[in-house]
Amino acid sequence: MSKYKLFLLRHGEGAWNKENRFCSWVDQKLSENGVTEAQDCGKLLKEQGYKFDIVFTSILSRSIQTAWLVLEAMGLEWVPVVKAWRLNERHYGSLIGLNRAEMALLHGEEKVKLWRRSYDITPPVIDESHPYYHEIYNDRRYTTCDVPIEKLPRAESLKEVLDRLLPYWDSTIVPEIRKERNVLISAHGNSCRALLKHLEGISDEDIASVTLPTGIPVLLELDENLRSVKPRQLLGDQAKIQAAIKKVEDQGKAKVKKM
Ligand SMILES: O=C(OP(=O)(O)O)[C@H](O)COP(=O)(O)O
Repeated sequence: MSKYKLFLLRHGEGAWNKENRFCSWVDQKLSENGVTEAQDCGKLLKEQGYKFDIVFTSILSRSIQTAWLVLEAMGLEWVPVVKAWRLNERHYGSLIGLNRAEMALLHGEEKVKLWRRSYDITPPVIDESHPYYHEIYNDRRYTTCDVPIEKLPRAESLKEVLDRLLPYWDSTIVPEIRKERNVLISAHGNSCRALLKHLEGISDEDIASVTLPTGIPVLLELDENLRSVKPRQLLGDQAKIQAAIKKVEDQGKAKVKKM
């Protein structure tokens, strides 16, 4: 029986979503379109009568900015926004910054699909020679985490995302849900997929075909044990949502650059 409702949200489009680059722990702001997506998401939730008591985000700006825009559109600016690195996007290791279509040309679409969607394959780790290494690990936000910087990930599989996210889910988010607070988690494609896998009991194989578009609220209905009891609902125009999912899936296709 459905006891609790929970919303997951992949932030609105960021600059690197648009450029088809693995963004991950690089802190990109929302694109103009991403701002509109977040505002539209807030308007839709308000129209449908939903309210939030608390919002959880990662410590990456695109998820925080999305939460703010959603709350503003709902007239709920006063609602607390709680941030944690454990909701950050999956750490894509040395793939960070690279263009998916170019990677597909170089390594093949199958390899890119494995990197993006397999459950337990960790991409190559980022090291100090990587162009974004220092930008990430010299960022002051990572001195505020509950693990020291040197222990933070250098690359993660989806399984490793779930391993670092679950303790936070159990210790911090679940108690709010059990208090019957209306919770929104504004996070990322893969941190939301990892949580979905856990809540819906999706197999290691089947999670590969779960894709989340940006800026679309995902409604989950959970039972007493915080397990999903109904198919997830992606709210909004279903044709547009399907087209947006296909667009994300197609990001891993090899495209020859126009001369
Ligand atoms: O930063 C990312 O996700 P986000 O836009 O949800 O934060 C990743 O680059 C998503 O890449 P993917 O769709 O290839 O897993």
